[in-house]
Amino acid sequence: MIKLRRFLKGYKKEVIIGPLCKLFEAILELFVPLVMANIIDVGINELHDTEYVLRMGGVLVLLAATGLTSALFCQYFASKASQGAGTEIRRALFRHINSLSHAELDSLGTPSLITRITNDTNQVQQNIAMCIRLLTRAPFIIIGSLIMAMSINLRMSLIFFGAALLIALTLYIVMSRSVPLYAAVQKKLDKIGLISRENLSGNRVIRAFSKQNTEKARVDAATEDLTRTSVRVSKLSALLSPITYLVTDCAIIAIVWFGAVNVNAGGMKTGDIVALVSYMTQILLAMVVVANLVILMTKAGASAKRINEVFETKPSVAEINHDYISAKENTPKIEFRNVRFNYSSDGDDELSGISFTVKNGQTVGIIGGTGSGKSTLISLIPRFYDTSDGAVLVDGNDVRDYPFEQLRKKFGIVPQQSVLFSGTIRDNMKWQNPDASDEEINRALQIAQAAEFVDKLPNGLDSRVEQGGKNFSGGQRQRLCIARAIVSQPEILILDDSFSALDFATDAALRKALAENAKGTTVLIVTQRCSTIKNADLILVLSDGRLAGQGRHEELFERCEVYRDICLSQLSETEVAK
Ligand SMILES: Nc1ncnc2c1ncn2[C@@H]1O[C@H](COP(=O)(O)OP(=O)(O)OP(=O)(O)O)[C@@H](O)[C@H]1O
Repeated sequence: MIKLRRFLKGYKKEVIIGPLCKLFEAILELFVPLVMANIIDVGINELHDTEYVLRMGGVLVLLAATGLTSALFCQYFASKASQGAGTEIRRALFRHINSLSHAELDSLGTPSLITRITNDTNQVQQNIAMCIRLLTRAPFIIIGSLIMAMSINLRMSLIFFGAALLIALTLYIVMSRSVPLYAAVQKKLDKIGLISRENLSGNRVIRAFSKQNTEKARVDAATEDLTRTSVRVSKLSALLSPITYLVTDCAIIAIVWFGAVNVNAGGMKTGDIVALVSYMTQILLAMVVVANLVILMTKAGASAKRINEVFETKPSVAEINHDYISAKENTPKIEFRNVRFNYSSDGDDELSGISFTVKNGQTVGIIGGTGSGKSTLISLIPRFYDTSDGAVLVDGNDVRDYPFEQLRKKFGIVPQQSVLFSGTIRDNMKWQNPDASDEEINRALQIAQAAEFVDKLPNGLDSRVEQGGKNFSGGQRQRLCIARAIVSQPEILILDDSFSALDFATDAALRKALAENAKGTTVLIVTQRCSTIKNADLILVLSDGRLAGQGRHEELFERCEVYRDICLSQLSETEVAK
């Protein structure tokens, strides 16, 4: 929690004044038993004076009203500081997560990140509010009640110390056992988040494979696991109340018993007993508050640790240079120099010994079996990952020397999975260039062969896109994603298996339109289809993370066995030669 205190910087006033208001309320509360004792001893027993009793009653009402006003102020400051800090933590987390590279996002995991932004931040936020309201008040009430009890009768106050010690011991034993379980509960919540996410997003696949029962069993197992741990924690916490009440009740009996003996002996007044019982009750309530506060702080501590884990995760792909650099003349558009890459340093290389150059405006086809490293290779060009060895150059400069914005602006990327965002088609088309005109958008839609179905929609560019684009077919989504990438006329267009959901005629029409309309653009097409890249200026053939061959179709068909096998598995000899 301490590490997150920076988010309270803007709320110093609230953090100081809030607890002070609560302290003021606590001081007033400590006077209540004294006034009550006075009513009994002076107003009733000594003076038999109704007016005195009413006056003192008025003092009680005044104390209560002032205390309530003070508590309301504290509540206001606590809410302001906690909501404000929570909002800033969420914003900072979101900013930081966006600065992380794909490697860190992969290892932290989306469901866990969502739980950290939502549930964990809420926990911390709630803890801030409760600490402002109760962290100073509860100990103050406990210590204040003990002092007040001592001031009434020093010997009787020993009962208070004994009871307070016993309750503190109970708290310690219960907490030391339940605290580790809270961290486990958070982890199990993460797991449920992961399963729920998979189930909701993969809902259609689950139904198609009739896997509802298996998935239900998986959800049941995860929720039962969470329930078991939560019940264990609750059982431990539930012990707190009966034990503390038992100790307090015993202490109250002792106070009444010894108090009565003292009153009979003339050493104490009846009102003192009432005041002592009242202080004992205040101690009990404050102890229960401390117990709840410790539970809350434990949970918040576990949540804060998970939030800090995200903040402490440094992006492995960091921006080294923030100044724009200019393109070097007479250099290839893209160059790979003996590139080696692996996702984790202790695993096998996903790519090794990759060297090739691509000239400006060329169309490059990247082909190979599944898992051969095609997507990995292209993800190194916009620097989604850094190479483990060797260098990737764009316009003659190492990609690591570019500011992120300058580098990424060069690209139009169509990822393997077509991702659209909720909004209108126009909103989605303006992702890279918010100033894109309708004319530019329509041109991109035409090249991507998407204009035919967009024009038929009643609202055209203003048609709604549901979350993930699920109101469009797979092929339509792909074409919209391609259009989005070409609206801003990027220098380099990367199409990662982006024609997979298109029929052969649309695939061919799209490539023809691209060749005619995007002449200066360097196009990289990752595909499994030989026909898609047959006419490319350069074809890279990948096999097990290595370059099995590079060149044009005819020469590769002659020389490269892997390429020939791929082509012949898809096309006849005549089609290959066409
Ligand atoms: N984020 C990741 N973390 C760890 N390993 C990964 C990751 N992405 C891919 N890999 C591994 O890297 C290898 C190459 O994967 P890649 O996605 O580049 O292949 P591909 O040729 O594009 O396959 P496909 O044609 O099936 O999309 C595979 O063995 C895969 O398991």
